[in-house]
Amino acid sequence: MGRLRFLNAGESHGPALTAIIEGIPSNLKISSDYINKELARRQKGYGRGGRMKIEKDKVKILSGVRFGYTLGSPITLMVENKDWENWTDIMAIEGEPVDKRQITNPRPGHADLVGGIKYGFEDLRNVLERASARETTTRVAVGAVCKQLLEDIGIKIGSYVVSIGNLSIREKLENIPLEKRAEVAEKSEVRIPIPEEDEKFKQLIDEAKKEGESLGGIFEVFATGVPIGLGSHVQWDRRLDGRIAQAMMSIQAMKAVEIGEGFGLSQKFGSQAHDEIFWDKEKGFYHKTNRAGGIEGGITNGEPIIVRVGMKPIPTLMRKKSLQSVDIKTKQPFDAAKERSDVTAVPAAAVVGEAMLAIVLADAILEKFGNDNWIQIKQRMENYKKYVKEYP
Ligand SMILES: Cc1cc2nc3c(=O)[nH]c(=O)nc-3n(C[C@H](O)[C@H](O)[C@H](O)COP(=O)(O)O)c2cc1C
Ligand SMILES: C=C(O[C@@H]1CC(C(=O)O)=C[C@@H](OP(=O)(O)O)[C@H]1O)C(=O)O
Repeated sequence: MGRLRFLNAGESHGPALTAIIEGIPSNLKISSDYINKELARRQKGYGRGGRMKIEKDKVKILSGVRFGYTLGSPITLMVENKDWENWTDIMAIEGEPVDKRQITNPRPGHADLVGGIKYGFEDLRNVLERASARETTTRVAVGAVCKQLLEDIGIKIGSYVVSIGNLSIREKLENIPLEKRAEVAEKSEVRIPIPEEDEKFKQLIDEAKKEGESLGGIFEVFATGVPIGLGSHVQWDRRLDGRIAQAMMSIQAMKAVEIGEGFGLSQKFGSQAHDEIFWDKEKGFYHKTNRAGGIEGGITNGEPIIVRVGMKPIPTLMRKKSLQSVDIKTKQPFDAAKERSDVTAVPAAAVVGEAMLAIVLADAILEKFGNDNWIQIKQRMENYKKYVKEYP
């Protein structure tokens, strides 16, 4: 919506994934080590399949950065697919197919059938290669650039898993401060912030795997240190809550987004639902509760942004009897295709959610404070902080 844009490209089993980011200002310190740490976080999480043992995602910065600082020019990021060398026949860029196998039995819940009809393919691999969430690798790389921008002005983003399948720790989270939740989650294999629950979650995932089943779940993403005034109430597509919801929904398999207490708010009386306003000489305007999740009228209110995202179960099932499907050529009933697959990817999706929130917030910062030279942008932010303190 604002000034920051990115496009990414690449097939899941093609040679590489790339992204071009336009709109990152000049003079921002960027490190590939930071990006690589984020890429490694996305690869972790209990329940992932064989592919994550093959890949060791590392970024190559190909443009827009010199001696560790951004130039204000487009930044190109590339991550190679290690698996590519096992797919050079099936995924050849040119020539005739050597391996004539085709995928003709679409998986319910994946893009196979609808994509095949829409784009006119007989081989559904032509769809699944790009529908695959392998694509989220470069989103995390772009998000890592945005996180470095945000951290330089004190905005921090984190996430953790709240539930997998019907196993939830939502009620138990309340007394653990946000940052602590993320910190503890980092050490848990399932990325849940309650270590005592780790084994229960792993057991559930193991059972699902044994049955050839898959699982979805819920993760929470948050941002702290966000100034008042990002986003706007004046036009539908400038509302920050709407922009965040779109960013989260754009992640493969996400089916629900809540900001703050979300659906829970709809069941409360008004007196119990809204966050009362207080003022203090030191803090300025503040709230003692954060049911709104940091956004009112499409504008940030200075409290942490809290987003909860619901992911459906992974569509590929490894059960002997998979889901009913129909062969697109013979029209005969068929078991849906079985490919190597994750059992659950909620922990990885949470890291992708962080990247998407970072991208939306970096965009909103540049929209409000300018977008060419990071040094001047930061000065404008300092002046703005003084203004907010002295308001009106
Ligand atoms: C991190 C991540 C990993 C995923 N891994 C798999 C997988 O191994 N197998 C699979 O069938 N779907 C997987 N998915 C989900 C599919 O990509 C997704 O369901 C599909 O693209 C259809 O899109 P939709 O669910 O948004 O309709 C994964 C999603 C994410 C976010
Ligand atoms: C490769 C990644 O996730 C993939 C997402 C995915 C899907 O259908 O979305 C299917 C699987 O791919 P493959 O068939 O190669 O095992 C996952 O491994 C990744 O996250 O890097």
